[in-house]
Formats: sequence, structure tokens, C-alpha cells
Amino acid sequence: MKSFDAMYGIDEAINSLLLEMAQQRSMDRLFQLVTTRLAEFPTVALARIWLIKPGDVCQTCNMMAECYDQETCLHLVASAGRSICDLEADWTRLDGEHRRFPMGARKVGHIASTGKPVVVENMEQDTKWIAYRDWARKEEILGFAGQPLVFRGEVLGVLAIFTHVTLNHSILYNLRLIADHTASALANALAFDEIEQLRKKLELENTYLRDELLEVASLGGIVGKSAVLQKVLNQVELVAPTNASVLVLGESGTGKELVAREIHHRSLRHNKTMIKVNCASFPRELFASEFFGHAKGSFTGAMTAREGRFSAADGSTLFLDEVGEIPLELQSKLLRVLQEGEYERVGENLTRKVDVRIIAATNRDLKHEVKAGRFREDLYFRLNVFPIEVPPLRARREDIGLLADHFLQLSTRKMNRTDLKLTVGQIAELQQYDWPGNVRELHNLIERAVIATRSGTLKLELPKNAEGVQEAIGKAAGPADTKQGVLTEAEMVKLQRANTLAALQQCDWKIYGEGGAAEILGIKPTTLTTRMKTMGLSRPLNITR
Ligand SMILES: Nc1ncnc2c1ncn2[C@@H]1O[C@H](COP(=O)(O)OP(=O)(O)OP(=O)(O)O)[C@@H](O)[C@H]1O
Repeated sequence: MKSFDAMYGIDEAINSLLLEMAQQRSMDRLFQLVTTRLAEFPTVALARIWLIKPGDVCQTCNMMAECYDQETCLHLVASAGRSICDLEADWTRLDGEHRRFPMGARKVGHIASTGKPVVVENMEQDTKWIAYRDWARKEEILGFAGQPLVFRGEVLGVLAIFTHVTLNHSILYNLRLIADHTASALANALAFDEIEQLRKKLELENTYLRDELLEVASLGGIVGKSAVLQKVLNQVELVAPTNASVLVLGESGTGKELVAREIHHRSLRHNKTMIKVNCASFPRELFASEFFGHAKGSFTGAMTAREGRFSAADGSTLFLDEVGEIPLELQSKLLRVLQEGEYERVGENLTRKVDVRIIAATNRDLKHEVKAGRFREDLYFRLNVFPIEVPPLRARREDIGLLADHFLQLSTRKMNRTDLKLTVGQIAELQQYDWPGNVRELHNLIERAVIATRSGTLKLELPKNAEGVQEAIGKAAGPADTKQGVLTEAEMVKLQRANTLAALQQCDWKIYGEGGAAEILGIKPTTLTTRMKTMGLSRPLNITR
């Protein structure tokens, strides 16, 4: 009977393997290299590496009966060898019956859970460890040796070989050398991975933080003294320190986002950045990835793995703006993460946990959306734990003067101007207007006026109430005789608003896709949604698309 020691040139082979290992940059290639080189010894039938990782396919794993914790198990990550009785058999596959081993189960699980090597010198005599005696006999396998992959006292996995020859304990020395090199390369790679992930997370957080700073700089607190606004602020104060979900309702531009930020700033989570996601700003096929992230290669264009917004908001608040736009097929996934705090990235089976507080906002009538079958009722109840209704500006006219002054100050500071003022008469005029675009429209109007005025009293160009689209277009097209075909800046703005509104009305407020307003206007849907915000255009509640 041949022995393992009879392998010719074993020391040279192992030395050259160790040198080759040092050149490897990819972990997968390193594992493959180790198993392939070991399987090249004529006496080795099969060489394998398993790594300890979180359980991922527990429900379909055929070792489930032997698995007690279902938290972590051994994942087969590299395999090489050849069958002597079935030449078609592919022993490099990683998806066979033993792709997972429970910790503590059989030889491999035992090595992982004890951190101690196992040698079966001669399977014909020592049958304790052999689960598949027939397989071993047919494949003429006599020996088994396995070493744990240990780095700084922590077991990371197992390296094992099945041999056609009997073994003695001296095999463990060579196997230990290879296992130690593999373990330290693996530990380095894991550390680099972790650093890379932290770096990406920081980068993402920084981006959100920068956006947040810009927002905060341009927001500058909630202004207003009206009774209806005070009621909103009382509700904010009440709900902020709890972890309850909040649904902020109201027309576009009323200040729903500002309310959401105020809740976050007064909450126990205020030390972390609030993450915002505008549910109307990306196409439906990207929703899942945007929310939950994706694994590398999970779809065309997914060149690298990506953290989703839920991960970025872990321990903080996630603001779901325009929540009524979430496609029905994603609503169940959202409900699950809200109820159980669990989700999976696109293209990954691993379940991740998060602790996120949700503040959602919408200008849609969500109850109506539920009735129409476009919004899940259970999700609606989950979000609507504490509803806050932000009133339109026309319902709090006494705030208009304060807001106008506030925006004048913001704009003059931003543009380094000091000499501009609003008259009492102008404020009275502002209070007469109905503000279909609400506070945002007022903000934009003041900012435009600051740009347009050289000094002294602001030049306000207040739109007329309830001006029709055709009227606006007609007017804008009309001035040819009076001003030689030239439109003023204000007329241009009015014309663009009227044209955008006409496009939206023509296609029943459909933004994306074929026949949508973006297509009719020849612009990107995201540009259109931003433009709608600036212009204070939003779908009327009775339009249900
Ligand atoms: N009470 C307020 N005090 C100061 N600024 C306000 C107030 N309300 C709204 N704003 C300003 O008006 C603009 C629109 O507010 P915000 O984005 O919060 O509205 P929204 O209701 O979330 O709009 P949308 O539904 O279009 O997302 C912002 O510039 C915000 O700073």
C-alpha cells in the first residue's frame, strides 16, 4: 500500500505553492489555487476549502436536520479533484450535496467547531468518521486529513483532503503550513473588505450629509405663527421623541419635508443623519436596489455592490418623500422591513437587520389610493400611525408676511445684498394671492424678485389667480405687436409653467415612460419632477393615475 510520504517532491511542491499563494490578490483565486495544486498530487482524490459564514440557504439545505443553530455554517468555496469511477463527474462544483456543513456536524463541522485537526489514517479500519462508506470504497479513498483555518485564535474555515493512500500524522504538518497561509491571506482580505465597506458607507453618509447641510442651510427652520401651523408644531413636539412612524400629508410645497426634518432633529436619533429618498425620482425597476442595495453583478450595470438607503439609515430616520409613488410590487417588501426590520439586497439571499424610523410624506389621498387598489392597506396603516396634516398656505394667510420676510433675508444673504425691502402694500398683495404652489412658490417668487431688483423696493411679479393654461400661452405668444416678439423673463417662466402643466394634463399626469409628460416635453423624467417642484405643480387629488 502506498503512503502519502511517497509523493515525490512534496516539499518543493509545497514551497512553490506557498510562493504562488503570496502572489494572489483575489480570495477566490487563492482558494482555487490551493485546492487545485493539492489535487494535482496523484495520491490526492479531492481537496476542499469551506469558510464559516452566516447560514443563507437554510430552508433548502439538505444538512438541515444536523444543523442546530442555523446562524452560521461552513460554505464550500473551493473544490478540486477527480473521480476514478465516473469520468463525467465534476468535483470542482460548489453547488453539490455538501455545499454547506453545519458547525459540529461530521469531520468538517467538527474541525470547525473544535479548531482541532482530524486525521483518518485508514478508512477501512477506522470507520467512525465515514458517512459514505460505499462512495469511499468505489473511489478507492483511504485517508482523510483536515486542518482548521485559524487566524489569531479565530477559526475561519477548514481545509481538507481525501487521499487514495493511507496517512499518518506527519501529513498534518504540511497541511498546517498551507492552512496557516490561507488563513492569514483570508484575514487580510476580510480586513480590506471591511475597510472598503466602511469607506463606502462613509462616502455614502458624507454625500447624504452634504445634501443635508445644503438643505438645512437653505431651510433655516419653520417660520409661521398661525394657529394651524402651531397645531402642526405641537404634533411634531409630541411625536418626535417616540419611535412611531409619521405620515406627513399636504399639498406640494407646504413644508412637509421641513416638518419631517424637524421631527428628526427633535428625536433621539438626531445625532445621525436623516436619510431622504424621493420615491418619485427613479424608475420602478430601480426601486428595490435604491431601497435595499444590490450585490455585485445582480443585474446589468451592477458593476459593484451597493448599499441601499435602508442600510444608510440604520439607527437613524428614513424620510420617504412622495411615498404614494412606490410601485405595488415593492410595497410588500417595504412592509416587511417596517414590521420585522429585515430585508435582503437585490441578488443576495442573506437577510440583513436594520433599525430605522420611518417618516413618510405624500400629497396624494392615500386612502383613495388604497380603495383604488394601488396602495396596500396594511402598509397604509403601518405608515399612518401618527398623521400630520400641513395646511396649504392659503389657509394661513397670516404667515405670508413672516415667510416673505424670511425668504427675503435668506436670498439677500445668499446673494450678498442688503438694500432690498418689501412694502406693507406688497405684503397685503401677497396675502391676496392663492399660492397653488404654496410656500415653495412664495420662496421662488421672492428669490426671483431679489435677482430682478437692483435696489430699494422689490419688483414682485405676482401671477394672477387661476390663470388658465391657454390664457398664459396666448398671452405669452401675444406680445409680438407690443414688444417686437420679445418675452420678459417673467413671461418666459409663466409660459414654461403653462406648457409643462399642459403636457401633464394631456397625459393624465403620467410622468415616466411612453406617452408620459417627460417624453412629450423631450426631457428626462427626473428633470421633470424637479421642475414640477420648482414650479409648484402637483397632481390634483382627484386624478388617480
Ligand atoms: N413654515 C416654513 N418656514 C420656512 N420655510 C418653509 C416653510 N414651509 C415651507 N418652507 C420652504 O418651502 C420650500 C418647500 O418646502 P418642502 O420641500 O418642505 O415642501 P413639501 O411639502 O415637502 O414639498 P413636496 O410635496 O413638493 O415635496 C422649502 O424651501 C422650505 O424651506
